[in-house]
Amino acid sequence: MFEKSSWIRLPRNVLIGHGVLDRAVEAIDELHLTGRPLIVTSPTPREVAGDRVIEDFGDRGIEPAVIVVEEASFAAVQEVIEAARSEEAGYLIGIGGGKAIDIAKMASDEIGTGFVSVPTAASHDGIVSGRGSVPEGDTRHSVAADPPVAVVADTTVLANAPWELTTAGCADIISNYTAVKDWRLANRLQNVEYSEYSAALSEMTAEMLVGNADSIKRGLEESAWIVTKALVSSGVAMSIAGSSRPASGAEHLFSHQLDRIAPGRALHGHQVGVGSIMVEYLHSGESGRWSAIRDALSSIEAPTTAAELGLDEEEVLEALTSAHEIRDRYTILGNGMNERAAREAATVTGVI
Ligand SMILES: NC(=O)c1ccc[n+]([C@@H]2O[C@H](COP(=O)([O-])OP(=O)(O)OC[C@H]3O[C@@H](n4cnc5c(N)ncnc54)[C@H](O)[C@@H]3O)[C@@H](O)[C@H]2O)c1
Ligand SMILES: O=P(O)(O)OC[C@@H](O)CO
Ligand SMILES: [Zn+2]
Repeated sequence: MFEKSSWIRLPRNVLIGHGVLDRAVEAIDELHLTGRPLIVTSPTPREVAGDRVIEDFGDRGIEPAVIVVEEASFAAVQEVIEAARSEEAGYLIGIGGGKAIDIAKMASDEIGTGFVSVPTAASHDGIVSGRGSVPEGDTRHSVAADPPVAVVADTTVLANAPWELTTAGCADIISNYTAVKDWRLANRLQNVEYSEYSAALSEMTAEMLVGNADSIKRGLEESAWIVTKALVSSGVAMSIAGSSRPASGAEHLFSHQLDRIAPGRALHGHQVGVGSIMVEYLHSGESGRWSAIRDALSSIEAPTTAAELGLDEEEVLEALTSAHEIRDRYTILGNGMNERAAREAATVTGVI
């Protein structure tokens, strides 16, 4: 008997391009959301985009509530939930990098309101996904949440963000190669639920980004366009899968461990990129495609070594050997790597 079913949640309005921030309020208005908006942002994103959105609401006679957050934590999510309740917010707008957007996403999910994503950095694929990612103690929660009802990604703002944030977004997409390999492996070995459509979309997104690498250059607004479209596509792959599996495998486990071992040292996307070089080596061996991943990262000026991430050898080895413990996600790491194997993988690939 056929008993399968799936529920794919996607954003309704996705605006990407030059100057679209000026149309943010129009895009929100179209959704017929009710009540007062609560803007969740952090200091710089407020300056580069938040104040303009607040002003545009003001021109329509609406005064949004605003909360400025500094870190991604469950405490920050709770603070936003309380602000939303006390301000009687009808919906939330996350304006910023991954942290502000994750907090807005998770708070709105908890209180059952819609949420609009206004990324100010094309730094990773959480800008459009239905997942929130927050560390807690020794573990990392990738929490299911509703995806944004709308995404407004202004390439003028994104192109003016520090270049590293854009290369981090590229690296997050390039890591889809190894994430999909891990997903297929987990499906074969552990019957993990798998979607060929989602996997194909995720891989194609990485292919297209690498194929356009020549147009991804500092100072070019087109770069922000290419990367943001890829981030949206990767987010859609996660929505189809109903999990972050198409975009998060062992390279993400490595990065999540680094967030604990060396917090704030490097950007999420840069860490997963370097992780992806080593994870590809584990999948395909010394003559495998790890060097193609490394070259793709180099070509867009993303880090490929521990030193470029600001890490020492020991930190990389600790993250590699403990990555399998951070979350219940089967990958090529299996029950874990010993230190000798970790050192070999990191050395052969030139990461250390
Ligand atoms: N939900 C998901 O699926 C998902 C995916 C990947 C990462 N994440 C989470 O996102 C966070 C990482 O996101 P991030 O790399 O964007 O870091 P971030 O949100 O900390 O932003 C990095 C810095 O860039 C600044 N910034 C943002 N836009 C700017 C601009 N236009 N000009 C100048 N500065 C700007 C921010 O203020 C911040 O200081 C982590 O908490 C990670 O766990 C979530
Ligand atoms: O579920 P996680 O591992 O947080 O991954 C989400 C996102 O970073 C994938 O690119
Ligand atoms: Zn990621």
